[in-house]
Amino acid sequence: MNGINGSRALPVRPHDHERKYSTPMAPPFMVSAPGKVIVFGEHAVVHGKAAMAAAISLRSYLHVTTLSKSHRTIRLVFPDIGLDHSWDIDDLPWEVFTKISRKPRYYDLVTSLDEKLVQAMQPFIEEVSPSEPPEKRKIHQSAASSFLYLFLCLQQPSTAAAIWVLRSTLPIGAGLGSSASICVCMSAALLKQIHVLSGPHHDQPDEEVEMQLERINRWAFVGELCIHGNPSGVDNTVSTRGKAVLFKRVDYTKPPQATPVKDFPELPLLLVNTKQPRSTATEVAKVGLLKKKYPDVTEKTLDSIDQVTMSAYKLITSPNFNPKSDTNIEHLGDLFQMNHGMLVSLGVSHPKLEHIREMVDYAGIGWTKLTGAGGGGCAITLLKTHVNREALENLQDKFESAGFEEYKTTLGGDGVGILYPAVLRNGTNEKGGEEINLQKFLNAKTADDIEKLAGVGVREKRPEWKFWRLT
Ligand SMILES: Nc1ncnc2c1ncn2[C@@H]1O[C@H](COP(=O)(O)OP(=O)(O)OP(=O)(O)O)[C@@H](O)[C@H]1O
Ligand SMILES: C[C@@](O)(CCO)CC(=O)[O-]
Repeated sequence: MNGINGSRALPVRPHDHERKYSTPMAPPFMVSAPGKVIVFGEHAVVHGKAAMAAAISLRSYLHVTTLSKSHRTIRLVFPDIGLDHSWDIDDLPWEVFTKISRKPRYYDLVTSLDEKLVQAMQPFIEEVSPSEPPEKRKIHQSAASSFLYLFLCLQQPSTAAAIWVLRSTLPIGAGLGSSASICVCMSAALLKQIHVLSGPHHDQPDEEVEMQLERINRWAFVGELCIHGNPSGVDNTVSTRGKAVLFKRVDYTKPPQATPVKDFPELPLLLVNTKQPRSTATEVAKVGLLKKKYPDVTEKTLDSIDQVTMSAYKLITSPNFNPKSDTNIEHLGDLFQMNHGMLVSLGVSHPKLEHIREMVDYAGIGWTKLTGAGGGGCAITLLKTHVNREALENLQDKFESAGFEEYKTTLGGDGVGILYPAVLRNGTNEKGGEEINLQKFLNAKTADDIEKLAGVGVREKRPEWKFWRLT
């Protein structure tokens, strides 16, 4: 069975779904969080400069089934990457917190990984997918370590056994924040399981909403630390909060500044994936190295990116900004072009990204920049106003012939959401509704099937999905 991202969906072991869960501790539930596009400021944001990012409608979905007391395993089933791994809860290194490290509280601000815990976890990560080729193993182990780190910090040894199934409609490692969206899902689900999240409900005061989002975001950042090494936190922040944000983190020991960009405009954007795999950690490290070698020049480039981002922010949030105005779009397009040029000079573009940019330039219909970490992954093109339909279709055909993939997505949607219990009424008033059980979730083959079965409801009416929304 082919799943999205070209992977095979794994069957559930027979005993997992045939066994009757006699005394379930909690009903199955789901959590979802979006990917993002960085509109301006990637890489510079790692070095304390501003970035502007918006949530997209492609999302990750996590389904959690709590098992009865007779079970003692935590099983991760991540079909998009072909991972299926179980740990015995009683074997896990819980004692590290009592012996050598102080266990962080769920409300703590954790800004670096605890080396003692990382070391204690290592044998449990080493046992994940030992016979897979190194590249795939790394993908499995980084996903597993972000889960295990959060699990050990947030849960207790007496925690109930559970099956965690994660599916995403996002391409993995393509600059659209797949890792952040899975970390937000894991963080929210673990915090929900230990009953420290209130809501979401519609009349929740803003301060309370803020506190829940902050809690989820802090732990999602810790998950990102496990996958990335040196994340700025912009991806998990926009994935948690949704909409669009202007983000800056100058002092890593303090929470970042995240200013919501109110009424983010509906920009005419194309989002195209080169399908060139790369790792965010590697691209971030490249810029770090460049800064070490040439501190003055690199710092100037990062400062220039900051100026471009702030200039775009000023433009977009000015009361007269109109996404249908030729002048406004041209201004924003010029800023796209400048930002991309600066990223090229930092060494994080790729011939395939340049190929996309050249194709758009030849067609003369917009401005292109890479988005996310670069080195492959995705590009975004801001289209000129009144683009000729034929010219656009021609370009889209060319993308396809070159082996690139275009995504249809909308910007500025909801952040983290929860479906508790995992039951949908699908627009009817019928009692009971349809339970999204683990098997149904695993059987959804494509991104479209996942959206149809359990999506947060871009197309269907799904009021059962709840979001922490600020008024
Ligand atoms: N659907 C998924 N299932 C399991 N693991 C995933 C999934 N999506 C992402 N991951 C984990 O996140 C890693 C990819 O993170 P990476 O930061 O390189 O890419 P990205 O988040 O898509 O891009 P960017 O950070 O530039 O936006 C994978 O190696 C894997 O460990
Ligand atoms: C490249 C980067 O700026 C964005 C990745 O989406 C890294 C980060 O901010 O953590």
